[in-house]
Amino acid sequence: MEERPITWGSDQAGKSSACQGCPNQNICASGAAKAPDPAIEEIRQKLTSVKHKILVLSGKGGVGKSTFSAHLSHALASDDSKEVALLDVDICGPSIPKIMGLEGEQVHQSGSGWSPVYVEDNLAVMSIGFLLSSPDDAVIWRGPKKNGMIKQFLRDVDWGEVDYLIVDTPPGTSDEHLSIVQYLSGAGIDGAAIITTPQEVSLQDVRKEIRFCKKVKIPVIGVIENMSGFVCPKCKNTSQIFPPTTGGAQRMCEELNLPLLGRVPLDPRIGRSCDEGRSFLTEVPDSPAAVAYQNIVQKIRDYCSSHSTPDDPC
Ligand SMILES: Nc1ncnc2c1ncn2[C@@H]1O[C@H](COP(=O)(O)OP(=O)(O)OP(=O)(O)O)[C@@H](O)[C@H]1O
Ligand code: SF4
Repeated sequence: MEERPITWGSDQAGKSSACQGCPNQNICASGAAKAPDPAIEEIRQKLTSVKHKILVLSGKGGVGKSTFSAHLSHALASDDSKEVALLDVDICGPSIPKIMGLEGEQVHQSGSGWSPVYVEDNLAVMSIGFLLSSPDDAVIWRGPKKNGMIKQFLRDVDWGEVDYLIVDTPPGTSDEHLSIVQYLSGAGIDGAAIITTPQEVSLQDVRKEIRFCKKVKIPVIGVIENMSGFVCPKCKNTSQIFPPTTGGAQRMCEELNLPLLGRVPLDPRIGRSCDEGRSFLTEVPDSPAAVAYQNIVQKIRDYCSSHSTPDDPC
């Protein structure tokens, strides 16, 4: 079959036969071949017990997206009255099991589906990392297989009643993003939190991510500038590690009329806590980075409580 690039929103009328089997058919802006996958309805029903669904996105890899997803989950779950679920759909590079201190854990099957792994009574986690025999195993899958795994995660995991489902995604706008948007199109996504570093190379990719959100009609909750300066633990002075682009995320948010949710400074203790599978928020709660995380999480809570989940974006 002739290969052609996927073009969002372009006029590609008459190509419906080429669309057969494409995981993006129901979100594709071309309007061709919109045969909905029955799993979308199953997922919608399954997730009626989940109040808020938040995607964590980044344009670039390594900017701190999984670290943010983990700390967002920890912070939300620090309220015992809230049930929180964290889903890692970074199929090829799952780092959530390590960051959450769950390496070596396994998923179990029960009558009502796959049981997630619990960090605490009110914080459940699911990741492909739990299905690998070793954390060093490589997952080398093409799009349809990743798509199938994401479908299973959404349809077969027994989350129970959940206030917040946080979805940690891989960097960029790849198969995993298209699948998650497709399968959650019935259940509704509250919005996306987008992580960047202050560097222009990261901001450039974030602009693409924001365009992706617009195309697939996911509201952007706001942008988080991570690794934003370094606060010296001794003198408390802030050094800009990426000085040429200081304020870059702020400017980008002003241009695009999006909220800058906050700036999280570099703090080497974050890496240490993550490597040891512990929450930095409880390890060093008074640090500038922990305070920044908490302020950002509060804005996300406020967003969710004032936000009603949209209907099917298509
Ligand atoms: N504010 C910060 N200060 C210091 N280190 C940080 C900070 N945020 C994240 N890190 C560290 O940066 C590294 C990359 O973070 P993380 O794995 O969360 O990035 P990511 O965007 O999810 O990457 P990937 O693209 O691989 O999914 C990790 O070692 C993490 O501990
Ligand atoms: S369904 Fe949409 S995304 Fe998929 S091939 Fe057709 S036009 Fe492209």
